[in-house]
Amino acid sequence: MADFDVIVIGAGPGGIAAAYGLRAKGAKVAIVEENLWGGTCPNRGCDPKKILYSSVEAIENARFLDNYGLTGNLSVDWPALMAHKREYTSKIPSGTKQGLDGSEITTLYGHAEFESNGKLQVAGTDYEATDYIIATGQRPAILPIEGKEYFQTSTDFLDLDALPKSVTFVGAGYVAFELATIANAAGSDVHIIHHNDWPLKEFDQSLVQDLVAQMKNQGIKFDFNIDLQSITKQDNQYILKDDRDFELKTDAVVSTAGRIPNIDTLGLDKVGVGTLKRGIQVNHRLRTDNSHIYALGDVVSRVGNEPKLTPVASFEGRYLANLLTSDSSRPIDYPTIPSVVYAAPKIARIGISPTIGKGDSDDYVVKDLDLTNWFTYFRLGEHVAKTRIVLDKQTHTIVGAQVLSSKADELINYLTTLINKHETLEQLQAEIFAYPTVASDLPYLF
Ligand SMILES: Cc1cc2nc3c(=O)[nH]c(=O)nc-3n(C[C@H](O)[C@H](O)[C@H](O)COP(=O)(O)OP(=O)(O)OC[C@H]3O[C@@H](n4cnc5c(N)ncnc54)[C@H](O)[C@@H]3O)c2cc1C
Ligand SMILES: NC(=O)c1ccc[n+]([C@@H]2O[C@H](COP(=O)([O-])OP(=O)(O)OC[C@H]3O[C@@H](n4cnc5c(N)ncnc54)[C@H](O)[C@@H]3O)[C@@H](O)[C@H]2O)c1
Repeated sequence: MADFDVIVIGAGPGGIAAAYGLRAKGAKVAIVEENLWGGTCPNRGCDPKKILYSSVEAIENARFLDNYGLTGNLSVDWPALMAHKREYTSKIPSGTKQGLDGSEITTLYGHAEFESNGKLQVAGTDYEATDYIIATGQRPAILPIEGKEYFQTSTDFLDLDALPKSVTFVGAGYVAFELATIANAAGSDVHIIHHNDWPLKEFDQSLVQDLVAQMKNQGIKFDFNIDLQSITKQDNQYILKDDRDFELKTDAVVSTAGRIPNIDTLGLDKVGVGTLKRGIQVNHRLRTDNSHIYALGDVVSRVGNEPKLTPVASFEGRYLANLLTSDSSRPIDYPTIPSVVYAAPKIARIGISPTIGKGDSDDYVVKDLDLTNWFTYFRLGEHVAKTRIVLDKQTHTIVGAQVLSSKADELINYLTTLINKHETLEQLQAEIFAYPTVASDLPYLF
């Protein structure tokens, strides 16, 4: 007799969703965590980032109205802001564990590793389950250059006691844009260094250029086409150099060049689980090469390359809970997934990209709109607000969108519903939205 029906390895949003879903169906479940209960998102990712970002939003909104009668200068008291963040994060691990214990999910603390006999060892004890779910997430990649020991990570930045006078982010993806926006609004002198001139590569580059221009106006410096080679320490500062004539002095340097899946110390070779560059190899049912081992969340190399985000990990957790407790063997079927970068302004995307839309003009039409003078944005004094909407020519439904504005997170969620429900303009016009709001703008985007 196995000790459990299912053991879940990793208590982040994905593993937790799976554990609760399995328990609700009556399964005997254990979940293993080696670090903070709750995982990346609430402890060192989405949530602490968005708490620090609250100040950015407030300062931005006030700055927009500078010329329209709002007076006075706002500034960030970093220790007080950090205390606000810690008030939230300090309760996450204990609250998460209490919730699991209270639902009769067995919690095991320690590093989990498979053994050659197929069992799972945690803190020196062997456990056996009918099925296993690997949900171990990712960790920040540290660029392998001379002086790499001086790099800090997003985890360090989100818990800094004091904000450095200057900070440099190396790599220009989601994490760099978001943390740079926070550091800059809080008063630091910020640089972003990138090895090419293609930042935020998943996003429409014409809108990314608008975003970069706005960030430059706010004082953030971009150093593109710089292949960083070394970091040396001089007194309390760091000197960053490439192999040509680039040199920059900074008080802190953060590696924001991507994240790597936590697969190296799980003993996967002992149980025949294969991996790819982006993580654990799975099929359309999230099953690995071993028929009793599944994987979900950030640690997975997804068949369709869906983005590595919290709601995607939770979606997979709920899918696996159902798969393992019912007769259903249907493959996972993802809806179209939005993503947002919380910079100032925000940039968001979903579905078919305008670039593809433009190329394939038989099927799609791309509608570019400058919304800066629309009432929603004019009222706020916003500097730039734009959308690029991709419409299916035949059905005249929205199939893709990219948005740049302070309301991009709200708008992209409305567009997500329209896309996933294949709503037409006529169906949308059958509804009445509160006016004037982001939602009441929707019919004019078609
Ligand atoms: C700075 C930052 C900001 C982000 N912002 C957003 C955002 O705004 N929106 C969004 O949707 N996503 C965001 N993300 C991504 C989001 O955090 C992840 O997609 C999400 O946490 C993935 O969940 P997961 O359950 O797959 O993995 P994780 O949350 O990483 O959880 C995995 C858990 O497994 C544990 N573990 C690993 N190995 C073992 C082992 N061998 N034994 C036991 N336990 C183990 C880890 O300690 C960890 O707790 C952000 C990420 C970062 C870094
Ligand atoms: N708002 C959100 O939803 C959010 C926020 C943060 C993170 N995330 C998730 O976390 C993931 C990781 O984010 P990230 O920003 O760490 O990675 P990323 O993949 O978004 O960006 C990494 C960047 O580093 C660059 N890079 C790679 N090698 C480099 C080198 N040698 N020198 C300089 N630059 C280099 C890449 O070209 C890329 O632009 C995201 O893809 C996303 O899934 C989501």
